[in-house]
Amino acid sequence: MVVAHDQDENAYEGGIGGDGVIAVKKIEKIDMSSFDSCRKEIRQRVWEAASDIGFFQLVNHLVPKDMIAKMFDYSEQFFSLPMEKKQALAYKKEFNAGFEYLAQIRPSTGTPDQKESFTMSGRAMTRDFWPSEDDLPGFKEFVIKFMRTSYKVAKQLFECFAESLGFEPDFFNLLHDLDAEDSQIALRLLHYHDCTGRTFAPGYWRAGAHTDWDSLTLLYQREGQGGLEVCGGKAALEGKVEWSPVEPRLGDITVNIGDMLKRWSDDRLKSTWHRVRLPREGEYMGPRYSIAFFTQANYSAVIQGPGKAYPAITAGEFQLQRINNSYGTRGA
Ligand SMILES: O=C(O)CCC(=O)C(=O)O
Ligand SMILES: [Fe+2]
Repeated sequence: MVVAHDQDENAYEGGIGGDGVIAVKKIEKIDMSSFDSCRKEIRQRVWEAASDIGFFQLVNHLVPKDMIAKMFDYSEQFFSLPMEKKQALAYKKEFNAGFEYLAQIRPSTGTPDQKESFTMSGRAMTRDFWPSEDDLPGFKEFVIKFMRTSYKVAKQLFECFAESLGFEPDFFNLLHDLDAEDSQIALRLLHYHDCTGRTFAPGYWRAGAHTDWDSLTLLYQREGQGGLEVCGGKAALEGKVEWSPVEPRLGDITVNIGDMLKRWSDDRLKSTWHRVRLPREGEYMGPRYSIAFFTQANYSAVIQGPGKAYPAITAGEFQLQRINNSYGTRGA
């Protein structure tokens, strides 16, 4: 029997912001091309990677490489818009959507992430929360297509996790529904600024150490724009703060487990700590772009595993708590 506890991810996030030590661990690459015919093997590999380090990478999946490249092009165009046009789409906590600039302060570090980001949420998809067609022709249509294609991959993984945890195969898919009225699934474009000629005081990060508050994150990155490090697996459970770099490659999808799936699995899956460090002298100092597809459960979904390791909470309430903690008073 699982002992009930009310672990608070927000409080937990306070203690892990230091440098730690680097220990290179292998991040598994899982080939998704034969998902239908080799589902059992893939499900097994996904479970092993997810319950060990909590991070893995997908190759030969359903999102074409040229589609990812085009999403990055649009992202660069978005961030090149004048600041007042981006600020007109300022982040709204209640929708987890919009633009923020140096506004996200992780409890682990207390310093603002050195980045700007634009989040488009499933719920805001129907609202007027987009750059204009004149500024970015075709952007909205393409983002929706990109979200739908990413969602197909997320659904395959959710089926794997549902089966491994003894739920019906569509259990998580119904609870993470991109088309639901109260969907909270979100796509976030991230732009970490050019660091050429700049120096930062200790304690500053491109993204401070954190866990994601969703169920699964699908992350797209580009070659040469590294810096993502993860602290997970058995070492972390034993209290060792060891960070492993994640090699970025255009076309691969890096997947990690978030807090919601951790709760639904009664801690059998861990939400993995990760961060993005600033470049060091002698490294590539230019800008870094990444794209994250966050699968939060529907607003009204009640998060609780069969063992009731955590008190029941709606995904809407849970997300709002995590947002308030992550943006402090500076959030829009
Ligand atoms: O940019 C990255 O590589 C990671 C971003 C991230 O962890 C996040 O936005 O939650
Ligand atoms: Fe993250």
